[in-house]
Amino acid sequence: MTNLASAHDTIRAVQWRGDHLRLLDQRLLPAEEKWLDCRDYVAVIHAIKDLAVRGAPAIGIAAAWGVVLAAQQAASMEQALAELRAARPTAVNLMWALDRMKARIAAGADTAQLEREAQVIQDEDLAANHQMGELGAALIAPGSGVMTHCNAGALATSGYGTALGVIRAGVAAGHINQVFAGETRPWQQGARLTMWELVRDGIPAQLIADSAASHLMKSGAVKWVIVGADRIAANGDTANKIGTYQLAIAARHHGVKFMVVAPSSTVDMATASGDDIDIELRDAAELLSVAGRRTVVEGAQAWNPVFDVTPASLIDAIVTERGVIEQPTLERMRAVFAA
Ligand SMILES: CSC[C@H]1O[C@H](OP(=O)(O)O)[C@H](O)[C@@H]1O
Repeated sequence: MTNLASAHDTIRAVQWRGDHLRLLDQRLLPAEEKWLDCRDYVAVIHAIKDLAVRGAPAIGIAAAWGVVLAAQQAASMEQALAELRAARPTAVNLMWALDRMKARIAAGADTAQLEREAQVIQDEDLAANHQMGELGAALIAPGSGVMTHCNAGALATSGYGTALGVIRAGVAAGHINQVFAGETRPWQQGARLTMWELVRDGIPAQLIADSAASHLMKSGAVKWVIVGADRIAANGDTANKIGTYQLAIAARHHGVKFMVVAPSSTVDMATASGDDIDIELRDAAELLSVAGRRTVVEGAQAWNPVFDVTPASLIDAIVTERGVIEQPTLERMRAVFAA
């Protein structure tokens, strides 16, 4: 267990090794810390599709390294870019990272230059997380309790985290004295991943059932709900893990503030509103079983959207590395992210 002083030395779940990409397999945490070595871009696609690597920024970073692997393999770059882009539909960081790599290829970049670009993308994300941590923590009154949903931590990024970056910075600054993490069914990113990160950092945290969130807010124990994002539309509507929308509704009802923390690579000014965001539907089997054990009668059906959209009107602050957008609107988003 690390102490708080070293909390910034968080896990690096995406590691470039010169001729392969090393990924901490998030399907196995917390039971097993097992690494996956991707030696070609197709392996990276499978890792993204199967959630071995997940989290909007981490997906973009892994895809950028997938492009480098494609170049090293002398694969068709057009085909590699297209197949990587199709790995998952909602997190715009995937498309943003691939567009950056595509632009370098169009400019004639060789493999070494593509490798440098992927490293810049990864390094920029880590710097952004630390900047957002400070900006978000400053919004939180000392001695506050907060809750978070899913995993927007070091595992979902280059390290440190977005929502968990604010929580790490807030705890270190004495602004946050209690963290509640929602389990986040069905894939349990909160129970399996966020709790693993917070316990490793020695941060006081309690797991709650997703269904306990409104009851917790009613108790007055939390002042902020702090979440990550997968795609923020031009008007501030935000796609994030399924269950985020109902947390925002409950937060507004109980006078709890709602914070979205995401780097500018998650902002999509080309998408007008949340109505236009493609919400990923995953295999019903993920809902019909827990830890690989079926929990629902054979023959039962399930509907498994894994993201939802929180309207900007329910968001009190969007924290990015470029600054904080309070009470987000199209005009306020444009002031920071010129269309
Ligand atoms: C810091 S972005 C994390 C974001 O990604 C998660 O989705 P998934 O685990 O399916 O990749 C979730 O929406 C988190 O908020």
